[in-house]
Amino acid sequence: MPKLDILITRNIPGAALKLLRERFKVDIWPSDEVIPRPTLLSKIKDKDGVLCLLTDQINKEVLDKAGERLRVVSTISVGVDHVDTVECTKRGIKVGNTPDILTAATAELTVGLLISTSRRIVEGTHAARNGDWGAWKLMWMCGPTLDGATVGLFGLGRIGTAVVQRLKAFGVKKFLYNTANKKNNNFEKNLGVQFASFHDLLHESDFIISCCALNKSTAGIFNKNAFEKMKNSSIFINISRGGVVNQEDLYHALSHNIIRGAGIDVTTPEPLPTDHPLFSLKNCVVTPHIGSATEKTRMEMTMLAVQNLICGLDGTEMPAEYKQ
Ligand SMILES: O=CC(=O)O
Repeated sequence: MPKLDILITRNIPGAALKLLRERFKVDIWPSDEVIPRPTLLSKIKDKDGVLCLLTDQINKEVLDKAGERLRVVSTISVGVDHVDTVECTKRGIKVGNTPDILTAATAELTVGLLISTSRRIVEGTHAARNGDWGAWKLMWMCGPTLDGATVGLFGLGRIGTAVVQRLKAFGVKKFLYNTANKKNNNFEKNLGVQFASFHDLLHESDFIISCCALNKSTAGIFNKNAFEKMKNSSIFINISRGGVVNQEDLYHALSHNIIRGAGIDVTTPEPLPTDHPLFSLKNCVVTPHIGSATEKTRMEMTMLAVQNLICGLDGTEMPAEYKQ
């Protein structure tokens, strides 16, 4: 039987590529940079499957170009906001993603952002390097503490849950949560978190963490209105998608002491241009979308996406099929 045709939109580790080459006729964009859109649109034609990244918009245009043979879209990411999953379902195309295996790494980075923002680690490092580190001063470089604080989670899925589990060791007094699915009694019982309306979550939390999926109801939800409801002393963390935040409003809130600080791993666009105003702020820590960036996690994500593609094309159960 002739081998099925697949497209890989980026360089992937050798072991993963070998597995795919054994089974499929592989067309790969052999680069660590994003595949140019025209190249994606021409290479996808007549492919049976595609292994892609979160930087590739797999929308109707791509699906149309692919034609009727396309049966599996496997993304090396947990987020699927770059894939038109509704259109895929309509066309009988299976979508695979990489949940669970990146939960610990992303929760770890979230804790890192909470601490580096509240304890001003980046600002302090710059001050030390720049010669602004004078004699030990009582109130210099102080910040808020998680100990005794109220932490609010917007989105309480796998990653939010793992963040709560880790933060318990820091003496957090109260965890509030708000999710698109509203109140979930199991969370409350098993995790020790309390449901709060979005308003109350913003109003009562000392630390607010966005760990929701990006969709129609969350796009731009952290805007002027939301920041104005937060405490002036609050710290905002975003590890979900840049699209949940209105960045101009965030800049305004940070530069006018409406909130105290922010730690963001995701922005719009990515990369965030180096002359973006957010980079000029001492109270904003920006990391370059590295939530899942441990070697182990990225390797496991690749392997899971490879297995999703193989099983999807074999017609067997995908280890992680994304279901609407
Ligand atoms: O943001 C990272 C992912 O969706 O895996």
